[in-house]
Order: sequence, then structure tokens, then C-alpha cells
Amino acid sequence: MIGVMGAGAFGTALAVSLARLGEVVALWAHDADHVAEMNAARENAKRLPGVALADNIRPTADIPDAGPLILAVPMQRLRGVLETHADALKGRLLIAACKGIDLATHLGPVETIAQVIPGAQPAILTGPSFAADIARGLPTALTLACGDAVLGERLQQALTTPNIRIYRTTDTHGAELGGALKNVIAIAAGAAIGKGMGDSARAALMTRGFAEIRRLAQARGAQPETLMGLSGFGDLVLTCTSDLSRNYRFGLALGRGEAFDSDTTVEGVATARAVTEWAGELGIDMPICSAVAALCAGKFSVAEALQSLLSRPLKEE
Ligand SMILES: NC(=O)c1ccc[n+]([C@@H]2O[C@H](COP(=O)([O-])OP(=O)(O)OC[C@H]3O[C@@H](n4cnc5c(N)ncnc54)[C@H](O)[C@@H]3O)[C@@H](O)[C@H]2O)c1
Ligand SMILES: O=P(O)(O)OC[C@H](O)CO
Repeated sequence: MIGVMGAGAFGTALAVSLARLGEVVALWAHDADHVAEMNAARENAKRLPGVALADNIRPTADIPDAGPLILAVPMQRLRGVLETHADALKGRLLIAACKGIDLATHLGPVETIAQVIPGAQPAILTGPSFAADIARGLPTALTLACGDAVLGERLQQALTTPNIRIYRTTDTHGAELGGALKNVIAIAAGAAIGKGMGDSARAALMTRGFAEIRRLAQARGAQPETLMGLSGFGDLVLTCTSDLSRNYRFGLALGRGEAFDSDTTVEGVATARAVTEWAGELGIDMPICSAVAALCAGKFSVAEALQSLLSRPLKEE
């Protein structure tokens, strides 16, 4: 049995793909009404409409007491979920599927699990993938990062499905930071396109944004190869160039001066703030992330954010 905690779009899509292996997949949601709705309709109409839940997917409000658990809740909720259910989670194999940095602690998902759950064996599954693509059975490739190489190999085998090919690494810092920071750069890319600045501006933001990601992640001990891989470069490309990305669409709306649905999960907003605070403490220069944080907080207009970037002193690449 595999458990997925968090019945949002991504948790549900992973459950749908894992169920194709024939195993029972428990899909845990914190809201009992939502569980009842999913059981009645055999669909997660709230977050992943139009995708049937196979018979071996079990929506439930009870955390399964055996097997690995994938944590697919929004990053700013992860710590609370772990603290609330610490007794049920202690000593378990916990695989984060969320992308972001916790605002209160400036920790990523793997570090958060390790800090909150005694004896947990934390890992992260991340990389370029939209829930809708995974649920439709389209091919995707992800990174599984686990500090324990033997466990990582076991998880790689267990979580590979007919449409998810998994590469593994032991570099959890690189995997979690690449996935978190690409969302911030995607907001910048969306804002540039929304404001009519053009594809050249987007390419500049992606490239210089990637330099910021590398700078911060390597200061945390991440390996350059991880950042060049699926969880870093790969996800940056997807998220900055596709209208399916919520972070990119949020940026587009900012650029166009349009409203954006506040019920939509946009991980890059809190992460921009967290990373700006954190980089400041470490003395690391993150101008694009800082501009996005100011933009999201309403302290800058898109034009002012651009001006703040263009007016910086000229430097070597
Ligand atoms: N949607 C995607 O394509 C995708 C792909 C890769 C990774 N992710 C990551 O997965 C994570 C979840 O995103 P999503 O797209 O599934 O979000 P979503 O907006 O579709 O759903 C979020 C879910 O979290 C649940 N939730 C909120 N607070 C909770 C709490 N306190 N306890 C338990 N559950 C709670 C909500 O009920 C909701 O079902 C994010 O970090 C995101 O970056 C998403
Ligand atoms: O919709 P987004 O912007 O949260 O992106 C979803 C995934 O992280 C893309 O890999």
C-alpha cells in the first residue's frame, strides 16, 4: 500500500498514476466532506475534475498505518500537517511532493520533515510535471532525492509507473531548492510576458534566474549537476513557458493588471518572500527573487521591478 497525503491536483494525479501499478493507493484528505465527495463521485471534482479514480484508489480521512507516504500538500501547510499528525508519521518513509520554502523557518520540505518528525526517512519527488499530464498518462520524468542511497533506489523502483520515469540522487538540497525557486522565476517570466516585454526578456529572466538558483542552492551545499537536471533546469523551463503553470499565469495576471483567483495555489509568492529574507541573512545577491517578492507584496509595479533590475551596476556574466 502507498499513501498520498493531500488530495489536491498533484496528490490525486500521483495516486491515479500509482494505481496503474495495481497496488492499493490511499488518498488522504484532511476534510471529511471532500473524502465523502470523492468516494461518491469516484472523482476529485474540486481539484482534478474529469479524471476517474480507479477502484484501487481509496479516498480516506485516516492516515494508512503502513507503507511509504507521499506528502502533496501546499508547502506553507506542510509543517502544520506534520505537527498535527506527528505520532502517526514518526519513523515513516515520507516523500515530499511539494515545492517551496517555509516562510517561518526558511526550510525546504525535506529539511522540514527531518526537523519535525523524529526518525522519519525523508525524500522528495520533484521535477517538470503538471498534474493534468500525469493523470492523463502522458510521459513525465522526475527526480527522486533521498539522502540514504539504498532507500532512494528502493523508492525509485516503487514509485516508477508506466508514465513516470524516475531518476535518483542523494542531493536533497539541490532537488528541493531547484523546485522551490523555479516558481519564483516563473512569476517573473509571466509578468514580463503579461506586460508585453517579449520572449527575449523572458529568456534573460530565466537565465539570470537560474544563476540566482545556483548561487543560493550551492551555498546550501547543492550539487551543480542536480540544478542542471530535471528538478532544476528542467522544471524552470516548463514552468516559465507553459500556460498550464499557475505561477506563470499569476505572473501573467500581474503583468496585465488583471485579478487572479485567490483559491489557486501559487507557491512562488511565499517562496519569493522566504528566499529574499533568507538570502539577505546569508548575504547572497538574489535580485530577481527580491523584485518578485516586492511585486507580489504590492511594493513595486511591474515597470518598477524591471527598472530595479535594469539599473543595477554592470558586471561580468
Ligand atoms: N499541480 C501540479 O501540477 C503540481 C505539480 C508538481 C508539484 N506540485 C506541488 O504539489 C503541492 C500541492 O499542489 P497541488 O497542485 O496539489 O495544490 P491544489 O491547490 O490542487 O490542492 C491543495 C490541496 O491541499 C489541501 N490542503 C490545504 N491545506 C491543508 C492542510 N492543512 N492539511 C491537509 N491538506 C491541506 C487542500 O484541501 C487541497 O486539496 C504544491 O507544493 C505544488 O507545488 C503541483
Ligand atoms: O502550476 P505550477 O506553477 O504550480 O507548476 C506545477 C509544477 O510544479 C510544474 O512542474
